[in-house]
Amino acid sequence: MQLSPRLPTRLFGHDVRCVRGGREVFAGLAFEAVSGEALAVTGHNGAGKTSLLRLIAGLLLPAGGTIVIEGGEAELTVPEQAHYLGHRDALKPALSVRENLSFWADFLGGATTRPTLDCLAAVGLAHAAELPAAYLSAGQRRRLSLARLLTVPRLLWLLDEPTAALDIAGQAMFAGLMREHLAAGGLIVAATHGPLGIDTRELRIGGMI
Ligand SMILES: Nc1ncnc2c1ncn2[C@@H]1O[C@H](COP(=O)(O)OP(=O)(O)OP(=O)(O)O)[C@@H](O)[C@H]1O
Repeated sequence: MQLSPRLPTRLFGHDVRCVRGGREVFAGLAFEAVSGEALAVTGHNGAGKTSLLRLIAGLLLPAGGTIVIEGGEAELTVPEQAHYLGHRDALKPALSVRENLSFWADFLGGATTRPTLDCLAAVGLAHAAELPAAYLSAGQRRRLSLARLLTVPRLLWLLDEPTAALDIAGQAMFAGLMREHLAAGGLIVAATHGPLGIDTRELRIGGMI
């Protein structure tokens, strides 16, 4: 699956400053990733990894600096070209697994390229398609969240501890999906405390404590 005819693309941040609750979290941050690359954002608890992902996703406003995608869909903003997967799985417990994914496909703009059941199969959840999401285990909830990445193709995956709760097989499965995304010209920025199972460049924030 090729994501855009205008690849290669480049995500970059220049002199980015983040303030939360009146306190500076980081300043002067620079980063860059080109299509096919994954950036692993590392740093101690509270360093600002989640905050950086939320800045790129447009869920927080930077106190300074710029975050830009060059060569993507020129008419779209960075957040419009990104999937953001936070700590929480953002599922509706009363809806079935399949209905949850259909909801997300509609919410994300509907331009699906893969049938819902195919996406569920890719994350190992086809057998649970008609179960209420409330019945899922933590790892299954995470797998369902990851299926969102596949329903509507977007250039940039912003992932906050994406492998949390995944078993070994789940981590390997997701590493394969990330590799496919990168091979198709995608970009990944992932906050992580551990290895993701793919080649990454490291962006360490907050220094050592
Ligand atoms: N809503 C908020 N209001 C004020 N301060 C906040 C808010 N959310 C986070 N912070 C602060 O911003 C700083 C960075 O938090 P953030 O969640 O980005 O860190 P992190 O590197 O992702 O941490 P962890 O490794 O624990 O997930 C922390 O000091 C935190 O207390």
